[in-house]
Amino acid sequence: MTAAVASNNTTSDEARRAAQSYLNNRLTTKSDGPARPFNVPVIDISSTFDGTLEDKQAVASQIRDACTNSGFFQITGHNVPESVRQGVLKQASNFFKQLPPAQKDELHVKHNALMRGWEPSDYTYVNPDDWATAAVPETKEGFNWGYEASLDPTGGDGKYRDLDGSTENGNVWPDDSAIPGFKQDIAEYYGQVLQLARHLFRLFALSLDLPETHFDEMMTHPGGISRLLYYPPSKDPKPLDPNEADKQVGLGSHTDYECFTLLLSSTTHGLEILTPDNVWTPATAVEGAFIVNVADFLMRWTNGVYKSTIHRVVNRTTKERYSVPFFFSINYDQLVETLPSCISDKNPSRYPPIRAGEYVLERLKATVKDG
Ligand SMILES: O=C(O)CCC(=O)C(=O)O
Ligand SMILES: [Fe+2]
Repeated sequence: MTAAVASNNTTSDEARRAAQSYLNNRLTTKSDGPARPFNVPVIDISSTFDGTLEDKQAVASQIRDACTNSGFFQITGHNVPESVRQGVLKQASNFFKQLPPAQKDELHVKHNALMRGWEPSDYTYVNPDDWATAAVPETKEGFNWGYEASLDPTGGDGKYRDLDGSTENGNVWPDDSAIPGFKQDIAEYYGQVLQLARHLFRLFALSLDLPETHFDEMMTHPGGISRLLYYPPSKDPKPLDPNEADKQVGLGSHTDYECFTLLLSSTTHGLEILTPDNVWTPATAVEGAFIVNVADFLMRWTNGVYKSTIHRVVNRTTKERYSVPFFFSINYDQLVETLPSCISDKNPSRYPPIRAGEYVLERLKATVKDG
């Protein structure tokens, strides 16, 4: 492997600290008045696939409203078939239920510098501060993989660089004989959400008053980590109580790291989001929708204009929950500076330039003990 991207420790430290401080400020700041009612907006994007520029701008304007407010919305009319969505959820259940422990262990993320593979529940805290404060491990279990040209319906541009600048992707896969059809169903799903994410990012460009194609050359071999997640049934199901800290948390309070996340989940509820008034509320997707949330790299890129969303998962039911987030980044070797349209006298650029992959790797490393 060749390390093509030199890492800059000062910038990485700054990036990690800025993200943690945003999270902690939001978690500890309570709004003065009563919390306003909050719903995750539903945006139908069907008109953007073969519509006019005006059609796309109308949707982009709804995206902008959501991103400057909570950073959360859900999309319908996305064209990812039900069979493909069910296929990947089925494979999530197959992976966690059918793969023998010894085979899971061979895929353990501890063997992989880029955190690809099987992640047992107690190996990471998504919020690094939880290493010092949480009483018990998160209940989630995961399987992570990232972009490969062979998973990209465009075939890629042959110039892929992984998080650390290496030319090879670090993916590991279970033996297909142990879980028949696993890689095929994953590839089908991944290809569809990757193309959907590219399409959405064009709408994001419009939403930022940029030409529709502004980001195109930055997503020719984009970073896109995806994961299968399993949350066991709760042993002590309790409704959300805003005044009591939850002990058994599936995934702690956190922001995502990349540009945005496309989230698919099984019908078992569990996702909870921190509203703009900093109160926790359950986030239930409408039938067939993807939840979309702005993540930290886009917040940084837009100089804080688009809000990275704080969320967590608590399975408060006696049923299993599965989910499949897809974290869309741009080409990991792309150096990114604050978007000029997001800089003003009142809001001068707050962040130094950083490469997309360097940023995400720094954040991932922080989730491991002493990482
Ligand atoms: O499982 C979910 O619904 C959300 C997962 C998530 O937030 C994450 O993996 O970052
Ligand atoms: Fe997340």
